[in-house]
Amino acid sequence: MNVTKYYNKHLILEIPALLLKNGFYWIKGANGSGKTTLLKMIAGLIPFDGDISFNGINLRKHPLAYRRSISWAEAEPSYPPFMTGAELIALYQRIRKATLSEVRAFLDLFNMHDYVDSAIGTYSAGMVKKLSLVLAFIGSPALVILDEPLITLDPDALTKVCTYIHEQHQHSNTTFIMSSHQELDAHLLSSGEVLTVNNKQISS
Ligand SMILES: Nc1ncnc2c1ncn2[C@@H]1O[C@H](COP(=O)(O)OP(=O)(O)OP(=O)(O)O)[C@@H](O)[C@H]1O
Repeated sequence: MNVTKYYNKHLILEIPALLLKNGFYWIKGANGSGKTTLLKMIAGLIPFDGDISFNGINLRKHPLAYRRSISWAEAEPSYPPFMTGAELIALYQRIRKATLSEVRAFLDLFNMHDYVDSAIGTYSAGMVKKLSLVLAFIGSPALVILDEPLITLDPDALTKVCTYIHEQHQHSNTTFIMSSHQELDAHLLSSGEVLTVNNKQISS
C-alpha cells in the first residue's frame, strides 16, 4: 500500500509504503489523526492517490474482486430505519453466499433473536452496532475492516466480539484491521499488532 490523502487540499495522510501481512491490526491515534480516513481508503470507499492491494488483488485494477474479499463496518452505523435487521442480514447472506446456519449462529451468539425482525429505527445504539458487526462477519470475508468495533457494546457482547475475532483470525486466517480508542483486551492484543497514526504517518 502506498497512499496519499488530501481533503480540500489539506494533506491528511502520507504513507509511502506499508505492507500488512495476513494478521490482526489495531489502528490507534488521536482524534482527527486519520484512522477512519485510512480505514475508508482500505475499504475502497473514498478516493486517494496511490495504490492498495490485498492478497495480490489491486483495488484500482480489480475493484470488484477486491471488494468481494473485504467487508467494512463503520464506527456509527446507520441504516434505513424502516428495514428490519433480518432483511439486511438476508441481503448480505445472499450476496456473500453464506449459509442459514451461519446466520443463525450469529443471532444466537449476539442474542439478537428478540429484535432482529423489528425495524432498525427501534434499535438502541448497541443493537445497531451488533447488527453492523454481524453484517461485516457474514460469509467470512478474507479482510474485515472495523472502525471502532467495541464502542456501545455491553460487556457480554464485547467479550463475544473479541472472542469471535480472535477465533476467526486463528482458524480462518481472516485479516482484521480495526481502530480503537479503548484499552485493548490483553487476550486480543496478544495476537495483534498495534499501528499508530501520528503526524500523517503510520508506525508500528
Ligand atoms: N469528509 C471530510 N472532509 C474534509 N475533511 C475531513 C473529512 N473527513 C475527515 N476529515 C479530516 O481528516 C482528518 C482525519 O479525520 P479522521 O476522521 O480520519 O480522524 P480519526 O483519527 O478517525 O478521528 P477520531 O478518533 O476523532 O474518530 C481530520 O482533520 C478531519 O477533519
